[in-house]
Amino acid sequence: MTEQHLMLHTDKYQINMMYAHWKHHTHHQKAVFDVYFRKLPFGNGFAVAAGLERIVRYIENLRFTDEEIEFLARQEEQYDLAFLEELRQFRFHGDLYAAVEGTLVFPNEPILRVEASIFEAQIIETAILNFLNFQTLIATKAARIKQVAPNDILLEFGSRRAQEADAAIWGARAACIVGFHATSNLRAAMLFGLDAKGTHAHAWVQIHESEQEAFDRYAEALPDNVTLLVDTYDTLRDGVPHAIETGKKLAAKGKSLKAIRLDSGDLAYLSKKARVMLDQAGLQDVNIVASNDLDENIIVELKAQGAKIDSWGIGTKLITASDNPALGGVYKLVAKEQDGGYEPVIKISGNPEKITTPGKKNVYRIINNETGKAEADYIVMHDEVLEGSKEPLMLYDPSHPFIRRKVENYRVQPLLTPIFAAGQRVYELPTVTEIAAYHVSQLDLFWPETLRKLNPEKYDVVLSDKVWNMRKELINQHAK
Ligand SMILES: Nc1ncnc2c1ncn2[C@@H]1O[C@H](COP(=O)(O)OP(=O)(O)OP(=O)(O)O)[C@@H](O)[C@H]1O
Ligand SMILES: O=P(O)(O)OC[C@H]1O[C@H](OP(=O)(O)OP(=O)(O)O)[C@H](O)[C@@H]1O
Ligand SMILES: O=C(O)c1cccnc1
Repeated sequence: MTEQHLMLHTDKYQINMMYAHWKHHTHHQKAVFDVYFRKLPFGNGFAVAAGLERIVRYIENLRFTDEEIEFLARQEEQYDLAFLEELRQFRFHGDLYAAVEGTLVFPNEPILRVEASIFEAQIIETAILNFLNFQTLIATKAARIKQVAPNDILLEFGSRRAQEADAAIWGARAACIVGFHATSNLRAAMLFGLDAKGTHAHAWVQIHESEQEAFDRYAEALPDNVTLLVDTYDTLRDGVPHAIETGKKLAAKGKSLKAIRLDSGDLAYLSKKARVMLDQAGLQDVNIVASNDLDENIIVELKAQGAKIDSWGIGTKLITASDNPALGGVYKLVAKEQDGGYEPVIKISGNPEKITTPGKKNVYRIINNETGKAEADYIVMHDEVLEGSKEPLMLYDPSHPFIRRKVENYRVQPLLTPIFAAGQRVYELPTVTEIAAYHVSQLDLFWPETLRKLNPEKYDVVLSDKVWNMRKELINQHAK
């Protein structure tokens, strides 16, 4: 159901603008839009690009159905029938470039660029922002969690608390592209090739006469995958001893208890006590899983307290990004077709942060060959080609030209990859495992100072002189 009618997954004003363009015969005019965000979420030093797979699938299937056309025909705008016929022929014929999933991205740089007829470029704005904002947000939150528990098993448990079903599955995928090991959501696992994992709920214990009976019966049914939830009654007095008893019974059959799960109370205290009890019973290999409103801050805190936790089940705070529940990615017109070429356009604002950066642009990640680390992201006009350049590069913010850095021995990586060319997909979608490996290689490009979760160093996104001058010129023109 949710995959149905995505063609209408757009704000009505897009169709109204398309209609007005069509009426004035300007709908074939080409346009360039940039997607970027202005502020990093969670006080993090970077964001992780995500959402591209969904965008690709969406664009490939953009067609109006008869039902959708009939629905539009009933709108109060009374669209002309010939316009609705034009919509019937709708296909995306444009170019789309994007930072691929798993890439580290920063404020005020294009992370996706659409070049298409205004008719085509306008209608896809809403869906592109919807997919990209949510998935980038969750991947970034998950990356923060991964950072504080890099060697532990991370399980995504958010489905029941997610903002509806799409958020549950795409959020689970976003977590896995930055290194979560598994999700509890079987649908996400099937759709995206993720590992699915699960323990059992309190209901399993409550429905039995005793906790011991519940544990034993669970172990009989699933002897190769037993994780027992030990907090239904009293964790240390009942739960852990009962789990140990079941563990010994399993051992007698040549099987082993895999883990216990703590889901309430003081997780540091309980895990330390439980660890001693398990070890003393000879169950040193039994892991301890924790859950209960966890996030990166509580995990850091628990680790500082010496918690003996091997694996973390993380739901609500990850899937809802509860401490920063939206990423403000925007889709802004930066150039329009004029006399056979592109004319840069600007949006002026009283808030300098909201003034757009005009022109069809590219972004290069500048990597210092001596350190192997990224120095800055460098935004250029699309005809400024840096590949193979040996020219020293001056990186500076033209509004503070006295703070400048010269890079001489560098290589460049284009941030934006071609995804669609003239409506044809030219990009092979990687698997989640491949994205996760790529994400690790991306992290390696940055200094720990940029990556740390608290008060990270700001990574520079710098405009070339040409882009800067173009922006200044257009601001001046509009100031007159
Ligand atoms: N040692 C600890 N240090 C810091 N935070 C902790 C520690 N142990 C647990 N927490 C976190 O504190 C919160 C626990 O809150 P609360 O006490 O309301 O839950 P609970 O233990 O589940 O309570 P209840 O038993 O009533 O359900 C959770 O977010 C949990 O992850
Ligand atoms: O705390 P979160 O990070 O959101 O992780 C998911 C939570 O969902 C479950 O609780 P719930 O009370 O829904 O069901 P249960 O009876 O299985 O504990 C689980 O026990 C976790 O506590
Ligand atoms: O498998 C689990 O333990 C689980 C799954 C979803 C939510 N909470 C726990």
